[in-house]
Amino acid sequence: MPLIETTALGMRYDGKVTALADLTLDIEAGVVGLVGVNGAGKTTLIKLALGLLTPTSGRIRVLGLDPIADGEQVRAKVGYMPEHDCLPPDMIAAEFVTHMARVSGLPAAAARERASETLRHVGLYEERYRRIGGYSTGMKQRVKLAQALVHDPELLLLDEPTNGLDPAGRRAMLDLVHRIGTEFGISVVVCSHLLGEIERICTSLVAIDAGTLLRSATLSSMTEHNDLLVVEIDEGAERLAAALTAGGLDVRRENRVLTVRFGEEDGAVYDLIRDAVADLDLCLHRLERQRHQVADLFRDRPAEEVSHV
Ligand SMILES: Nc1ncnc2c1ncn2[C@@H]1O[C@H](COP(=O)(O)OP(=O)(O)OP(=O)(O)O)[C@@H](O)[C@H]1O
Repeated sequence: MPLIETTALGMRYDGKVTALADLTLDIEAGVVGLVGVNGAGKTTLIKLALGLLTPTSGRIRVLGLDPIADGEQVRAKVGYMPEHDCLPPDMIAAEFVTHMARVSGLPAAAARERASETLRHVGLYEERYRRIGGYSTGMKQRVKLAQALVHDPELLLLDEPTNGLDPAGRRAMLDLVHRIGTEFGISVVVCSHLLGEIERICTSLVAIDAGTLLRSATLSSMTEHNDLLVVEIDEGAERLAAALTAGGLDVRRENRVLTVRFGEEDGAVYDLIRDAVADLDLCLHRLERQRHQVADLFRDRPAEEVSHV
């Protein structure tokens, strides 16, 4: 069952601002990056998934549930870490996270236990009896994460969890998110406007732009080899290109770099290139299969109507 499934989902604020338009996608289990520039519609999608907003058109299902009609079940199964600061400064962290566990339906003793455990997971165990108002930004982000995790959800929705953090804090937060996804087996949808930052922790990425789907795919499919060989030589690229073309290969040249198309089982192409380089007495710098770059695939891509992650 997809984590989140939308069909022709649309959201207009005040009948004027279109935040999402005709969005159809399936987000499957894993650590999923929801990427898009500021204003792309990420937060709106998360709020629709939580039942905090009602779609103006289309439909959305979360873990197979309708977030509006089945709101209570959705809240029991989903944890949410909002983007902006929303913590009570005068409460101590342990009390706050315990309170959030109670709100999610845990009995008092279990809520206290779970709160301590969760604060330990996010690295705040030693500091758990301090007032939240005295915490650093990184610690506040961890409290927000702890309250989202405390009721042991199936799905965690994190809205820009690295907001306001310095580079070391961002890395630490992303490592924590990755651990939650891999060690705890909780699926995570993590929103970010920084593709480069979250791609390393995600199993798949969904990119939205101006409320529409730009692309969605698994990371492995994005970074897999394609069917091009890259050949880089010191000088003589033009002669090498001519020799390889004469040998029947499909060759493109850009300055010192040639790209040669080849089939999956086409080991002979390597031999042809090696022999041509030797015959022409050239100096070979690089011979390797080309890999897709994730960022390239999100650049200038036509929208896909339906995509399965
Ligand atoms: N309550 C609201 N009323 C009117 N317009 C809104 C409201 N909330 C969001 N919008 C608009 O909807 C569009 C999508 O906003 P949204 O917050 O979902 O984007 P986002 O990708 O999460 O960006 P950010 O990371 O900056 O929050 C934007 O044009 C935004 O200005």
